[in-house]
Amino acid sequence: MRLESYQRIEDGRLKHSGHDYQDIAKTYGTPLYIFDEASFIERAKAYKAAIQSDYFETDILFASKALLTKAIAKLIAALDIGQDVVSAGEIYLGLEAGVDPKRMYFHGNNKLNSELLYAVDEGVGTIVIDNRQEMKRLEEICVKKGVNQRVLLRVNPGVEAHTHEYIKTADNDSKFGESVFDPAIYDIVQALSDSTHLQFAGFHSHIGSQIFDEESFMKAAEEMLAFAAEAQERVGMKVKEINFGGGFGVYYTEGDEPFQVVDFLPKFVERVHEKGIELGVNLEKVTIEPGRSLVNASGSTLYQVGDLKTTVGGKNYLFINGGMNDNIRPALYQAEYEAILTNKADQAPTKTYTIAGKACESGDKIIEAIDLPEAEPTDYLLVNGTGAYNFVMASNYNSIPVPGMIHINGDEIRATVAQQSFEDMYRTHL
Ligand SMILES: Cc1ncc(COP(=O)(O)O)c(C=O)c1O
Ligand SMILES: N[C@@H](CCCC[NH3+])C(=O)O
Repeated sequence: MRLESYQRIEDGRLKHSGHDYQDIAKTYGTPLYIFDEASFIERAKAYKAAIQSDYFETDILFASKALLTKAIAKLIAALDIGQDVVSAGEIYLGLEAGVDPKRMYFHGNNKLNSELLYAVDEGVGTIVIDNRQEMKRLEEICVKKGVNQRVLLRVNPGVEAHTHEYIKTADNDSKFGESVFDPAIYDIVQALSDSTHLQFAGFHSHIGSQIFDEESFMKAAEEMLAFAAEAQERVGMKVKEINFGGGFGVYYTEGDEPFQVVDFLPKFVERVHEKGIELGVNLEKVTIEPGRSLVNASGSTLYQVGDLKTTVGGKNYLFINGGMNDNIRPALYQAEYEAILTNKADQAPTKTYTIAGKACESGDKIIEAIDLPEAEPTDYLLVNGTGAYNFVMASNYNSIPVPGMIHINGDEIRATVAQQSFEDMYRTHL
């Protein structure tokens, strides 16, 4: 397994900032989500600095769908970055943790009326309108309340990005946004521009997730600017902001070669500026909303090894005390991960294992094939790269509680999410 900067092997055991994973397991139990706060803070600050520009105001909006706990939301507030939210629940937790609602961007298709009302009432700064019906629903709400709401329109630039079918978001048949190729698109823009209660500031696009080529982002930005120029021309409005979405790819396994976001952002900002000048689009604000790339490498999941079994077909199963409940991504997207036996960290691999969970589902596997040293029950297995879309996608299938989470910041460890109890799981049952 490729180690992160905060991981070292000492005396044959893997440690996180000097903390032995075995001691962590004994204190906090397993399965356990572990989040390296120090590397997250460093990355968020580096992103913020890298997108700074003299040409326009910029903001990093953390796509909190990737990882949201009260502790994470408090960090967002402290780091002075914005929050991309996609439900009333995400708004609620952000507010609870002290995130400034003005720094929130509310996304999503089919936002419920109750959610739009909640967002307007709580002063969410920008609502990203997903489609024409939502525009009408939001306008009615704002008229009724007599408020003026800042909005962007999500459009689909139709840029093909190479990623898994299920996490693509910008092709012509996408459920998200309105297509720039729709003949009615400028009527929608006109209606927004004419609206008395929607303060139309510009556009949003997001081309997909786990994207490795810088050029897709550059191309999408150019398409968006060209569309903005056309909209300005046809509708006679000024496009003040474009939010270019998230989607930067990260390392999971060998062969994944992500680009350095901090090196990319200054080039991106420059390209947006130059193309903007060429097309006559003088943006006042440029925003991006990375999720995965900000948190994934800071997260890992610690399990204990249970039974081991070799099938008659010759497959060596290593069962862990978690699985698809805490990490649905392999089952859902054929996602791949790396792992290590933390207490045998310097031993050479001798066997190929299939890491499987304990749920009643044959697809409940975390890793299809991995070479490890001879494993024994009670060993500890650590899976890296689980910071994004693991905890937030956890389920109670088979009435298995969602694991707890700890944050590590150098010498300091603190529990930030308690493991769910059976009472928590069934608290709402009448
Ligand atoms: C609108 C929007 N913004 C931001 C993100 C975050 O994407 P990622 O976690 O890949 O950076 C997503 C998820 O794909 C999204 O749909
Ligand atoms: N949940 C997905 C990404 C969805 C991106 C949000 N639009 C994943 O785990 O990769």
